[in-house]
Amino acid sequence: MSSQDTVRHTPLSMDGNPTIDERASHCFGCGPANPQGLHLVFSTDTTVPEHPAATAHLQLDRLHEGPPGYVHGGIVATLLDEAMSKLNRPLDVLAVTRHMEVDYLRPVPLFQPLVLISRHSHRDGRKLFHQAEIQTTGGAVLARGKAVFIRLDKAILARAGFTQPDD
Ligand SMILES: CCCCCCCCCCCC(=O)SCCNC(=O)CCNC(=O)[C@H](O)C(C)(C)COP(=O)(O)OP(=O)(O)OC[C@H]1O[C@@H](n2cnc3c(N)ncnc32)[C@H](O)[C@@H]1OP(=O)(O)O
Repeated sequence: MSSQDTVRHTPLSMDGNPTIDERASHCFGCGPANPQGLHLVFSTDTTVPEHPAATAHLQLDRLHEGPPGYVHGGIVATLLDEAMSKLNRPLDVLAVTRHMEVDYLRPVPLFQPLVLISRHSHRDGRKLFHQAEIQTTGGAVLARGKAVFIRLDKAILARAGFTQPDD
């Protein structure tokens, strides 16, 4: 019988002072240790430091199917959310999604290479405004997302054993 794996998600897991990457190793979007995760790998572009961008190349299969032959809408949202979350590190901020909008423009195909791109738009205090797209390799936009991420305050982070990098 299997037991629930909660190791990375409890205060006790702070023993040994794991890094944030170690604690996020089971993230469904990018965690390398999640056997059922998407294992997305992003590269970030900070050429324009005030508008960092992130890009991942991916291809999905039957596990992620919604309509026959196409990616499930919830997975589409997950991809966009994950891509936008990757903008927080180059901005030196720990933040979570507060609000997200998704435009499902075209069905997103399974079994074909896709490009996931995000870019930081602007900041208003603790609110970070990000955008993301899922594109074909030819540049056709299949889905588009916009989100508000909230920079976490000290009290929330302290409970998880972290401080903001920019504090
Ligand atoms: C250890 C960590 C590692 C961090 C590691 C992060 C891993 C990321 C993983 C991928 C990303 C995710 O899926 S993250 C997981 C999904 N997200 C979550 O679970 C977050 C759940 N929500 C929360 O916990 C809470 O809402 C907080 C902490 C984010 C904020 O709570 P709060 O302080 O009470 O504030 P709240 O009233 O909710 O509103 C925040 C601000 O957003 C504004 N706001 C709300 N909707 C909108 C909107 N449509 N457009 C503009 N602004 C909006 C409000 O007006 C307000 O502005 P103003 O009054 O400030 O002006």
